[in-house]
Amino acid sequence: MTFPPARPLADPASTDRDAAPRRPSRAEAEEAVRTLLLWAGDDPGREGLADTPARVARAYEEFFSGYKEDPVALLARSFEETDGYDEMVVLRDIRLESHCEHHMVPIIGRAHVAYLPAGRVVGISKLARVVEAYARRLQIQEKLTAQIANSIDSVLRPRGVAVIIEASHQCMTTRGVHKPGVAMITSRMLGEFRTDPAMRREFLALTQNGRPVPEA
Ligand SMILES: Nc1nc2c(ncn2[C@@H]2O[C@H](COP(=O)(O)OP(=O)(O)OP(=O)(O)O)[C@@H](O)[C@H]2O)c(=O)[nH]1
Ligand SMILES: [Zn+2]
Repeated sequence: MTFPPARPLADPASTDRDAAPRRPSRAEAEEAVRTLLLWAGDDPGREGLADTPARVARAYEEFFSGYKEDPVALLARSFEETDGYDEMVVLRDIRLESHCEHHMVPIIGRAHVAYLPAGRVVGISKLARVVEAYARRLQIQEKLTAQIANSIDSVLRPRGVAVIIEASHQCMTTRGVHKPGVAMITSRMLGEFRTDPAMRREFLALTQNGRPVPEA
C-alpha cells in the first residue's frame, strides 16, 4: 500500500491538458518569488533581496519535503521480539512544524502518538518520522491528525492508535483575526482507544498535563 501525494504532479514532458499540473523548474519557482517580492512592494533587484528567490526555493524544499516521503516505507520495518509486551507505547511531545494550506504560513505545535502493539513494535523514531512526513506538506490540522493515525493503523495493524495534535496557527496569530495564544487541539482514536474509555483516559493522562502549546 502506498500513500502518494493527494494529486501526483504530471511528467514534465506530458502535453495532456487534463493531467495534474507539472512541477515547475527551480528557475520558474525563483521567478515566482521575484513576482511576490514585487507584489509586496519591494525591489527584487536590490542587494539584500538578490539571493532571496534562491533562498526561498531552498526553504520550500525543506518545508515541503514530506511529498517525497512514503510513510508506509518508514513503518515497514517492525520488530517481533518483544516478550509479549502489549501495553501502550506513547511518544509524547513530538515537535510539529507544518504549513497551513490556506495561507502557507506555519502551524507550530506538538503531537502525541500512541499505539497498542499486537505482537509487533516499530522503532520509535519512525513514529516521529511519520509525523514529519505528513507535517512537511500543505495541511489542515484535522487531515494531518487523521493521516498520521490512519497510516500507523494500516501498516502496523495494532490493537489501537491514538494521535493528538496541539498547535498554534500563524494564520490566526499574525494576520486575519489576530488571536495569539489560541491552540487548536485535534485527536483521532482508533481501535481500543475508540472503544475503551479507560484506555483513552490513560492516554490523555499521560499526555495532557496542561503545558502551554508552543506559540506560532
Ligand atoms: N479547520 C481548519 N481551519 C484552518 C486550519 N488552518 C487554517 N484554517 C482556517 O481556514 C479558514 C480559511 O477561511 P477563509 O475565509 O477562506 O480565509 P480568510 O479570508 O483568510 O479568513 P480569515 O483567516 O478569517 O481572515 C480560516 O478560518 C483559517 O483560520 C486548519 O488546520 N483547520
Ligand atoms: Zn491558514
